[in-house]
Amino acid sequence: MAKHWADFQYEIYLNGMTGAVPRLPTDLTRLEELTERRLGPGPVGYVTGSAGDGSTARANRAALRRRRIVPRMLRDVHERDLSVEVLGRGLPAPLALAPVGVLSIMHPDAERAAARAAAAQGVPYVLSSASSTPIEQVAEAMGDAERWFQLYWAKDREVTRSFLTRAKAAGFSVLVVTLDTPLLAWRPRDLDQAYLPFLHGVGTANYFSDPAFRSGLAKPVHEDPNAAVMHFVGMFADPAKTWPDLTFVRENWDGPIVLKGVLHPDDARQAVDAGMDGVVVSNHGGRQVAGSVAAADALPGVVAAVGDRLTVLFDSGVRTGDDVFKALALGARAVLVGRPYVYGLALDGQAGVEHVIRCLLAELDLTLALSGHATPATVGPADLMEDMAAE
Ligand SMILES: Cc1cc2nc3c(=O)[nH]c(=O)nc-3n(C[C@H](O)[C@H](O)[C@H](O)COP(=O)(O)O)c2cc1C
Ligand SMILES: CCCCCCC(=O)C(=O)O
Repeated sequence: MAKHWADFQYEIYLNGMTGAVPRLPTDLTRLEELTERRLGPGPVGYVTGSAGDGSTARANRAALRRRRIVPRMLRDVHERDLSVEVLGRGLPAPLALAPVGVLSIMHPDAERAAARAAAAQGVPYVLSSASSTPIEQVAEAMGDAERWFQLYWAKDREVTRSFLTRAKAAGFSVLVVTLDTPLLAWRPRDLDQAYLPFLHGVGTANYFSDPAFRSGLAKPVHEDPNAAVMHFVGMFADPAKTWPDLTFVRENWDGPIVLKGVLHPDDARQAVDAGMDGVVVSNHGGRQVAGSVAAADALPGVVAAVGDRLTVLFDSGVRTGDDVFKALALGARAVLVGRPYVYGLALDGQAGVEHVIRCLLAELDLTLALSGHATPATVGPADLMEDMAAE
């Protein structure tokens, strides 16, 4: 029998018999406010903030909330199985931790803690190339757990090649290439404080550990750290890239490649033509194009455009188990979660990230069961209706 994630519910109640209650709220939408109180203004603005006036991030939430589940009754759901196959991998549930850079500004254990939490719960961890911990050290913390690598496509091909080689050697199996950040967006919460972690030398350790990156420096990092940081800023992404450039990535990665940040059906079709394996329908959690379409509103169009030719993943705005259910119903194969696990990390390290994963999956398990589904496979558009008046 597959694991019932919902058992976490009774584990909590039983622990309560000895007076223990969860250290963090089980309504994950409350974590942001707690994090606002815990972290300093720079880091908190960076993680909670988004592009422009924040309307894209709000639209992400609204697009999920507007869709309401229509539960079905009297279907046998006593044995449930949340496992799914994604890109040829069997996952215990349709969830992965999204790539988030610079985790050292949230918690000293940074990416290692997030990766260990994902490994402990069996969900894939997507390591950001802008991580504050070198690739190899994160891999070591994870044992043989499922790990994916996110690429910011550096201007210098040798740096990109070096990252891909290191990630492959460290056992990362799926490559996630982020397309929506060729430039950093207009982010008022960071601008008003003149705070970007990378310019304070924080979070660049993965680049600094890279031999190809270091070979481009006139002096060693410790002799001129500012020059090294500026070299990173100039290198991290390249707004000149076009679709044919993906050939280079394809030639240098022999596992599945997923393009992150796809919202337009025609871009999804181009991903098929470019020989890609999947896309993440995402607007970067509302952090890039201010005023962009909500990710959940873009999802059905992308799914319709590519059918079974690509694996469609989803992120941006997921905060609850029912949000995951809704993304599955709109056609996503699995969901990536971003800020909620970062808040868990900021508030309680590895345990906080595990708490977030367990809450999301327990709530998803219950939402499935209470809506008449024993597996994600049976969930579809007919399970949803739109309520334009929903708060
Ligand atoms: C602080 C922060 C840093 C991020 N860093 C990266 C990154 O390095 N690479 C990347 O592809 N996406 C990055 N993202 C975007 C996430 O992968 C993901 O798309 C987004 O957080 C999903 O939205 P959500 O936070 O509403 O769940 C970052 C997001 C946040 C909040
Ligand atoms: C100048 C480097 C910016 C890296 C962007 C990290 C990210 O994806 C985000 O902040 O969002």
